[in-house]
Amino acid sequence: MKIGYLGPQGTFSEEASFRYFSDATIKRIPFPTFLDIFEAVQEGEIDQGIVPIENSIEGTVSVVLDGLQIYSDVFIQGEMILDIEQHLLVLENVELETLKEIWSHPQPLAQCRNFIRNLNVKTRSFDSTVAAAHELIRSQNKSVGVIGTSWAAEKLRLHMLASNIHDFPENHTRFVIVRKGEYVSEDAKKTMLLITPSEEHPGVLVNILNVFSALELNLTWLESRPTKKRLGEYQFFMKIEEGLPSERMQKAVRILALYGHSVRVLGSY
Ligand SMILES: O=C(O)C(=O)C[C@]1(C(=O)O)C=C[C@@H](O)C=C1
Repeated sequence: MKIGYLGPQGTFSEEASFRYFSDATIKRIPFPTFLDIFEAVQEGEIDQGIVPIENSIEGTVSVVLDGLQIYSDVFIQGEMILDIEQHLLVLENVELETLKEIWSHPQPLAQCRNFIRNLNVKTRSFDSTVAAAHELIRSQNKSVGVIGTSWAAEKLRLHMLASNIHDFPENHTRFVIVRKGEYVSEDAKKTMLLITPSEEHPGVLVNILNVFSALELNLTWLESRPTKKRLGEYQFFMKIEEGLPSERMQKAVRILALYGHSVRVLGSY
């Protein structure tokens, strides 16, 4: 089985793939961006992909929601939570005072925003933490620090100038496992939905939320993304702590459809 992850080797995404897929026959394939993973899943080039969807400090990884919006044959078949530790990596003999720039993926840059602000340096975004580390090694730039994993420090022989630099002690990222084709597990405990309201009118979100509340369905995640058609028009991503096969969930989906809302089941696992 082929699994796609955000490469190159040594990213948090690769670590998540090792935690979730323990089978030794799994072939892990690195991709440069999250949307490349979605595309490869949709094209059938890989069987599954693992992508981060939200972080406890920085919140939603919006490009992953866009992937779910755009690639309509791609569904969620599971999730896992990874503890995240961010470290400051530099070349040999570099001091904190000499740093002028910090490089990383946008998510780690945001998870360490206060730390970076105190350094009074510029930031530069890369496709992944490890892509930033490779560029540091290539450029041999002693005024640059990279935020990344302890794997990168060890394997790429970078010096760890500061450890656990994320702004809040609790730092966890939720990853979802995506595949081609609808996925509803019989003993599912969670459901992810993408709801497009029938039309914009006052109270439309309350109308949707009331359906879940009336059926005592526990909503644990709600995120809105623009439809990208008109300013102020949104779609809602929701996570419900109940499997789709349950009577209550079936009822909720039926009622939402009766109200004219479009409901796409992104997966139930
Ligand atoms: O750059 C990496 O190492 C990644 O795997 C990406 C990523 C992310 O996009 O959120 C994954 C988990 C962490 O939250 C930080 C970075």
